[in-house]
Amino acid sequence: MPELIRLWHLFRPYRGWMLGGFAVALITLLANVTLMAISAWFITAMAVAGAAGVAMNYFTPAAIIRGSAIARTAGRYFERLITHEATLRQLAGLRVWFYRHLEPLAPARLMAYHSADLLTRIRADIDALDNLYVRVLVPVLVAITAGLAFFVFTALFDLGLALLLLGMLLIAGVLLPWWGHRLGKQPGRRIVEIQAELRQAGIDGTQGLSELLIYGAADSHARHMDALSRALVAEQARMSQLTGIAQAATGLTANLTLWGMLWFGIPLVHDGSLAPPQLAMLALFSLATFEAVAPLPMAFQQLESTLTAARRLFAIVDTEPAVPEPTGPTPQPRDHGLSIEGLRFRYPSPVAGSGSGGSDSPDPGMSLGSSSSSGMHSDTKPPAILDGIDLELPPGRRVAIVGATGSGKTTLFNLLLRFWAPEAGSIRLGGEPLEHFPGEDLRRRIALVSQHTHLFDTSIRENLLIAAPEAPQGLLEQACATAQIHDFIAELPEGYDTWVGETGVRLSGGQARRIAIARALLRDAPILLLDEPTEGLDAVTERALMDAVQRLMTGRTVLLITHKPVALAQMDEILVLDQGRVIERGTHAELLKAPIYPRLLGLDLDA
Ligand SMILES: Nc1ncnc2c1ncn2[C@@H]1O[C@H](COP(=O)(O)OP(=O)(O)OP(=O)(O)O)[C@@H](O)[C@H]1O
Repeated sequence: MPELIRLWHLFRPYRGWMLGGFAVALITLLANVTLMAISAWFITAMAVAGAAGVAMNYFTPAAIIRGSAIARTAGRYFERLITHEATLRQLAGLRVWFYRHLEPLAPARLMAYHSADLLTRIRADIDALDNLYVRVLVPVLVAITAGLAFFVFTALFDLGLALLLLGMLLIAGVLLPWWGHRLGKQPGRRIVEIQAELRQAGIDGTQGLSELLIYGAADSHARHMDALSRALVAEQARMSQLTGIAQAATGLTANLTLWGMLWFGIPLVHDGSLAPPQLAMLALFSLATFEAVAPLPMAFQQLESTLTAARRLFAIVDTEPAVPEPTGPTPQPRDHGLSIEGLRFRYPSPVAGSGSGGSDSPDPGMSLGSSSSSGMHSDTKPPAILDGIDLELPPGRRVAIVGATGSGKTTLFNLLLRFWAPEAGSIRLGGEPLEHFPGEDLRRRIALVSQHTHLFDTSIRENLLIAAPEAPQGLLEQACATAQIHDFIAELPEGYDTWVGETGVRLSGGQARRIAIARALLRDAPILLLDEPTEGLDAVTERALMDAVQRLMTGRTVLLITHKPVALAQMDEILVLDQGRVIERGTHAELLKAPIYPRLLGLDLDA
């Protein structure tokens, strides 16, 4: 179980709390067993002393009983407190650890995963690891330590009885958990997987509800969810059956031990090697000791669920980022010009089964992790999306990219943002290779306005502040005024505090796009990437937005993807892309005489 060793290392910062939880759990158990044993001894000793008419000291046992009772009660409280504290700290640490590993994988490596699957890993899989410490680690350590103490204590009276107790504790603490783990392995793994699939289907169904209704597919989706729910219930029923059998078997073993103690202990009382109160004490003591092993069958039965959750997390954490972070010092570019030479790139071929909800196998993360830097997965090479692109973009120059859908325009932006690494060729920023820049440093120098602006489910102000967290209100308003959205915001009853809704649903496409432009202005980056910023807007909005875009472009190095002649006429150079190659280049006026460019702009229709 290498996962357990890795988790143990991850839990290193919390070992103090974990040790504290173990110590208190052990003290609580020992207090409880002492209480039972001394009570049994005391009652019997009092009865024997009363029958014989002799006096006995009852102060000491009474004090031990009271002390044990108080220790047991207080112990239970502190055990909960400390073990929960340890667990919550572990989970909080794991979340940060997981998120740190997730970040460099976005967006290239995470494409293989469904967003619901990622959410499940971040939430449910990390939560499932709370089992490990509270339900597995503490009970196992307590059972081993206490079991040895119980054996030694019983052996002080009789070795045979001690061996009997040890044997029965081993049955309940080792044999039954092993059996539970074996039989619980498959349902445990399936439960985690089906739960993930169910969440994925639920999110897909909710997000695509309109489509399901329009195309009459709601029933079949409901049947799919129903089948998954039934499968989950069936696996959970198997687990519950196992739990019931294991609990009954533990109870039976404990009671058989009590009987065994009496069976073998009575002859010892007869031959005088054991006093009657000692037999009563050992009998009840042996029964109480099973509290140490009672949680183990259930813990091991659920161990597979916990390990499956851990494996799913490690699968992502072990994935190599598509573009490794440089280890050398951060380069200082001489300016913010871009130079692209012989750029070639292709996306990795899809992995069979990738993106399927809960399954680990085949695991998209693992497969991607073992891929080469170009991200290849199979022997058949997918077609090159960019093939031999050359482009000089000195500081302040504006270049437009034009091309049919799927010609590779957005892909070029993805390479400039270092989301993917080129297969061949180079990109330089201010004379320095792009791969020498740490991702964060590079992205500070580039602002992007894409077709699909993501707005977070928060206020307009917060959405703007992600570009410049320290920006004062005046600067926000100035950026919004330049982006021609300030007047609209000012007229809203809550102004900049207006909630934009999930993915900005309360704003129109044009308003969202203008907020994206204001964000880019606030970012104040010297390089600007614009991916069809006016796409899908009506003519009036488009004109207003183009004005905002013009202001944004002033003084910056710009790459603009667009098919709007008005915008193209103002660019220094235009590249026409076709299947990843530059097939025409020049100014708008020059290209109007070229064969492809006018067709792409729809300008040849009248001819
Ligand atoms: N993540 C990806 N994995 C695999 N293939 C991809 C991926 N993203 C894009 N592609 C493919 O790469 C090609 C170029 O896509 P790209 O988005 O760069 O085109 P585009 O020119 O920007 O198109 P559009 O104008 O429609 O946005 C397309 O054939 C697309 O299917």
